[in-house]
Parts: sequence; structure tokens; C-alpha cells
Amino acid sequence: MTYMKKGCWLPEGDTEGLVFVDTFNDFGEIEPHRYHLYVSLACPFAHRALLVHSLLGLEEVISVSSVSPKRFDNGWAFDEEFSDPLFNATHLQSIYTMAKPDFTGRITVPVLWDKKRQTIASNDSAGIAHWLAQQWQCFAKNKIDLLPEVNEPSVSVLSDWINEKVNLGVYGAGFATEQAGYERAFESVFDALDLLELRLSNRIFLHGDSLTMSDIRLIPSLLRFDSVYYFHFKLNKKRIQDYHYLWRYCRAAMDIEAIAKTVYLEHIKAHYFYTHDHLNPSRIIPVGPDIDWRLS
Ligand SMILES: N[C@@H](CCC(=O)N[C@@H](CS)C(=O)NCC(=O)O)C(=O)O
Repeated sequence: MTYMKKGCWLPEGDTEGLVFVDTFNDFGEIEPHRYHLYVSLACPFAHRALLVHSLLGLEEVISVSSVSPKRFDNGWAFDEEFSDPLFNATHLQSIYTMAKPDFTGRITVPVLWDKKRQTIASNDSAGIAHWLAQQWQCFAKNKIDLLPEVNEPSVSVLSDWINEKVNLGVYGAGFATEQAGYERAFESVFDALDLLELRLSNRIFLHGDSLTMSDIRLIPSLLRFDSVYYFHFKLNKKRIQDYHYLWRYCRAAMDIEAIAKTVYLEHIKAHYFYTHDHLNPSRIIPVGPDIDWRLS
């Protein structure tokens, strides 16, 4: 992991005494063409924001671009294929220092840039996803309510649980540095998947027939599981394809065009297997697996 301290890039591991004080959480008014969303197509957290953006059909009012899949020592970068459409920056760190020259913290995606105030409105995926789902209905091409009032308490409880047990849980196993910690994280992820399998035995999505914010949390991690987490994070008890209902759930999600068009498995694999060279020193990116998402 790499960080900035008071606007300066820190070499890997040199984080002694670092206190992460800076996050951005200051959304402005809703105005078409005012915001730009920087994501990484590989990142499951950024994927939350991208999913809401795509499901609501906000392409014409909020622009989106991705960083390059391969992250080097200077953090998220832009390249010819994945360039910065606003500033032609070479690295995402420039976007952070434009917003706050003495920024201290991790340079993460997603980033919601406010063109009017020339600053970062938010770099919190959950906050951005929530804001898009709640505030942008008036500009949404598709009227989808991902935060239905009737389910609101259970959606937020389940969303938080998925974040802890699955979204972050897989990293707990993948980045473990000792056996016991890895095994605890491994068991915890598969216990959570077993519970979700049970929950999905009598419904298509987590709260019934329609997608909610809980699904927006779960889908990014499940879609990456068989190609990445199973191998790279050593989560190899089962693939998602080995669960009856979770597999049906993934295929039902991928059957939705607005979801399928946000999923770039080659980009995802290129990121994880190339960037985490402490887990994969050869940086060889696996060719497979071939996944057939069709429902029947
Ligand atoms: N606060 C963030 C965290 C997102 C996050 O951890 N993103 C990862 C990619 S999956 C990242 O940008 N990591 C870069 C780094 O840690 O150097 C969120 O929006 O949820």
C-alpha cells in the first residue's frame, strides 16, 4: 500500500506515525455535467458507484473514466487507453493534491470530482453510491429505487454486514501474513457465503425481486470471486459456481445489461494478478477461467 503524507508520496511501508485525517465528503448540488467519477474497473468498491450510475442510466449527466488496471509504485495511474479526461494527469495522486495540496492518506478509487468547485466531493464508495441512488432520481433514465423506504433498515444492516464479511473479508484472507489469521478470515468468508446462499434460496435478489443497495455491495465481490479471489486470495473452499443459489444470483445479475456492461474481467484480473506482486511475484495473469454467465 502506498500513501501520501502532507502532499508528498511515501515509499512503500514508510507509514510510521501516519494518521489518516483526510477524507472527502462534501457533495454539492445536483447539476448535470458538474461531476466526474473516477473509478478503477478492477476495484469492487468503485464498482458500487459504477453500478448505481449504470443502473440509473446517468451516463449523459455524470461522466466516468477508469484508471489503468496496473498499479505501480506511484499508485493508480492513467495511460493511453485509460487517460484522465479532465486534466490529462499521469497519476490519480495529482487529483488528490489538486483538491488538497497537503493531503495525507491513501490514494484510492472511486473519486467524485466536482468541476464547479474544482475539488473532490467524495472518495467514499458507499457515500457516492448512496448519493447517486438517492439524489439523482430526477435525472435518471431508469427509475430504479435501490433504497426502498419499506426495506431501508434491513438494507442498511445487511449492506454493512456484507461490507465487513465479504467485501473486506476477502482482503483479510488475501492479505493475511500468518497462517492463523488467514484461516480465520477464510472461515469467516465461507460462513458468510453459506448464510447468503440460504437467504437466496427463496428470492432472486437479497431483499426480494428487485435490486437494492445490499445487492450493490454483494455483486462486485461475487463477480470477482471465481476469477480472482479463489486463486489469488487462496479462498479455494468453493467457487461461486459451486453454490446453487449464489450462482443463480450472479447469473441473474449479469443478465441485466446495465450490470453486465460494467464488468471487465480481463481488466480485473490484470489489476489483481499484476499489481499484488507480493502475492504473485511472476506477475503472470491467468488466462482462465472461462465463465458462462448465461441463465440457461
Ligand atoms: N474509502 C474507499 C476505499 C476503496 C479502496 O480501498 N479502493 C482500493 C482499490 S479496491 C484502492 O484504491 N486502493 C489503493 C491503495 O490502497 O493504495 C471506498 O471508497 O470504499
